[in-house]
Amino acid sequence: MVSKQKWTWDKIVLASRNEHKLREFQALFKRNFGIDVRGLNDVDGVGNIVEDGKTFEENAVKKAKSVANILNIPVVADDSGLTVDALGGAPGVYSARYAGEHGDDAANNRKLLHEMERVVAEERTATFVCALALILPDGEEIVVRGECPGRIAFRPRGTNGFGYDPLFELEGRSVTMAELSPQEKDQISHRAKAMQLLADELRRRFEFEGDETVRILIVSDNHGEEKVLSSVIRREVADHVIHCGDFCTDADALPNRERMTVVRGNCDFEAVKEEEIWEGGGYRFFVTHGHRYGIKSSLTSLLYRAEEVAADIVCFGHSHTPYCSAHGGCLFVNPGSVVQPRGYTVPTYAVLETGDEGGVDITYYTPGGELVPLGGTYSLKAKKPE
Ligand SMILES: O=c1[nH]c(=O)c2ncn([C@@H]3O[C@H](COP(=O)(O)OP(=O)(O)OP(=O)(O)O)[C@@H](O)[C@H]3O)c2[nH]1
Ligand SMILES: [Mg+2]
Repeated sequence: MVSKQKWTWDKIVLASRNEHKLREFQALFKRNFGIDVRGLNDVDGVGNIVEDGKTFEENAVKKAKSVANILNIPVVADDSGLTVDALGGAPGVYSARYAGEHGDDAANNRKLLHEMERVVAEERTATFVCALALILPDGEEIVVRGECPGRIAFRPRGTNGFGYDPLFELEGRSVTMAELSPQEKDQISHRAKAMQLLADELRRRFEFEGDETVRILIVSDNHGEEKVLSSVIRREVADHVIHCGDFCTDADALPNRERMTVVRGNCDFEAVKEEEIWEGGGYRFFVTHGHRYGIKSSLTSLLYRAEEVAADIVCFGHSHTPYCSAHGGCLFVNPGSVVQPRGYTVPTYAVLETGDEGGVDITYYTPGGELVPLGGTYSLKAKKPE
């Protein structure tokens, strides 16, 4: 196990007076870490913060720093907005004051519709962006960014949300952000994505009170690309690493070998076992590359083998295609290839986290650390209690 720093603060401050943002942050931090979030209305001595950065990130850091300078607890700030391709990225960092007066949503929406009057449907693409900056009392900064793609509607629809939500149609769907329930917006919005990345980063760095979560990194098929593998392992700071084979390098030189379960792939000639059982987080993992079970054509043989060895979770690779699904009380996870994707657009790896109530979360990322919309939460009962 890697030793993490203990998280010692029972509350943090959001450097914002925007009540919509405050509510979303309070829900996230309470649910994830049991921490309270206070807004600027609870903090004395913070004047108006001038948002003169050229990027969302610069503004988020500036807002967080102006408050962190006078407090000795972690401070988070959000800078967000809408970028419209046909308008060269406007309103961008000026989203809140696009029509002049700060926070006049109705005037902002009117101006946006006016500017887009002559723009045809195919050219109305836009992105909601949210940058979050968290400053720790020792001065360390964590900055993340979440994006949500869509397009600008011809007229407003829906009454939920705030800001430009009634004019923002989600990519691949015919609804606007304002037609979603608050719960659904919280799952898919730019802010939700940024919040998940921030929560991930905090879990990588800190151990939280009562947090029994075990975090396991699952990778496969790096085919000799040691640097990519090392950078993913370094970033994830997982309790354990499972490598499903085709590393194609000296097995002894694999990074973090002492906390890695690794199996031999069809391209490996190393003295590494073809299959491994690893037990951790209350579950029994069966690890194989998968070529011996013909996984490219069907999972049937692997399903039988999983039953034979009483696995709760099967990790395999070989196809370079991410896959995550439960069959007969057993979860099958293929993290995809971390360098050469097939049947999927980007290279991927997976992180498995054990939850409090007998479930596991599987999250997929690109090697650059961006979230990939695969995986999910699976309720899983361990067949063999530890
Ligand atoms: O329809 C929307 N749905 C969203 O989910 C959303 N998120 C941001 N925005 C727009 O971007 C501005 C933020 O500007 P902003 O980050 O400076 O925030 P703000 O000034 O309201 O508060 P603060 O945090 O700076 O105190 C807001 O006013 C909105 O116009 C959104 N619009
Ligand atoms: Mg602002």
